[in-house]
Amino acid sequence: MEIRMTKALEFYFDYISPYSHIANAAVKQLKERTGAAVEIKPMFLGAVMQGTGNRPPGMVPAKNTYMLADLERCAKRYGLTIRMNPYFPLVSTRDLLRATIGLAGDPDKQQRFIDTCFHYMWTAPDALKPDDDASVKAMCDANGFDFDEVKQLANDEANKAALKDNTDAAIARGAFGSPTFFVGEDMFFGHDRLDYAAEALTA
Ligand SMILES: N[C@@H](CCC(=O)N[C@@H](CS)C(=O)NCC(=O)O)C(=O)O
Repeated sequence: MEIRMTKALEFYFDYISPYSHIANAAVKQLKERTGAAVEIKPMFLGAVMQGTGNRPPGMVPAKNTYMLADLERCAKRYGLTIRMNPYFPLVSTRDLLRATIGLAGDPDKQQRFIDTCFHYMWTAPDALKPDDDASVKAMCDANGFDFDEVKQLANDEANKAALKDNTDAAIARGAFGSPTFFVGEDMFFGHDRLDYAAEALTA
């Protein structure tokens, strides 16, 4: 059923975050179910962590153990499987995030690129190394994306500035991790808070 919504859901994420992979699937379901307007906001989680004095949950051993089991459980609900990325966390996702911003003019292609990046980061057997040209090219070639275009979008100064703006805005608005949603200035952290964000869309 289509529900009338005047507000948009802002979806801040980084490919480095496996919970954001699950959130991407959950947001797509929400969009299909309700017709919600979603604003895609790639942000660089490393800078968010640094800017807020936070640290990734995976760095706390007890949280890391819990997270591995929790991710598997949550992914199942969306028909996803999750495996750890062998290059995590010593990689930069900045180029892919900048390229994602550069694809905003073609929302279907942008969404396909987002799905593909998350899939290769956290699900596909041939794990993506997001800052390695050969690895990104292999992903692009296998999924109908033009690697040269992706590279050009990643190097584009406007896309670099937009990623920094998204990241700075996320920090300024109170974000400390990924995924983060905003409905107006109400913030929701985690894919498991999407229901609350959806409620705020109709309030
Ligand atoms: N419960 C949240 C957990 C999300 C989460 O832990 N995200 C990580 C990155 S994968 C993060 O940014 N954590 C920051 C924090 O826990 O303070 C969910 O289900 O989505």
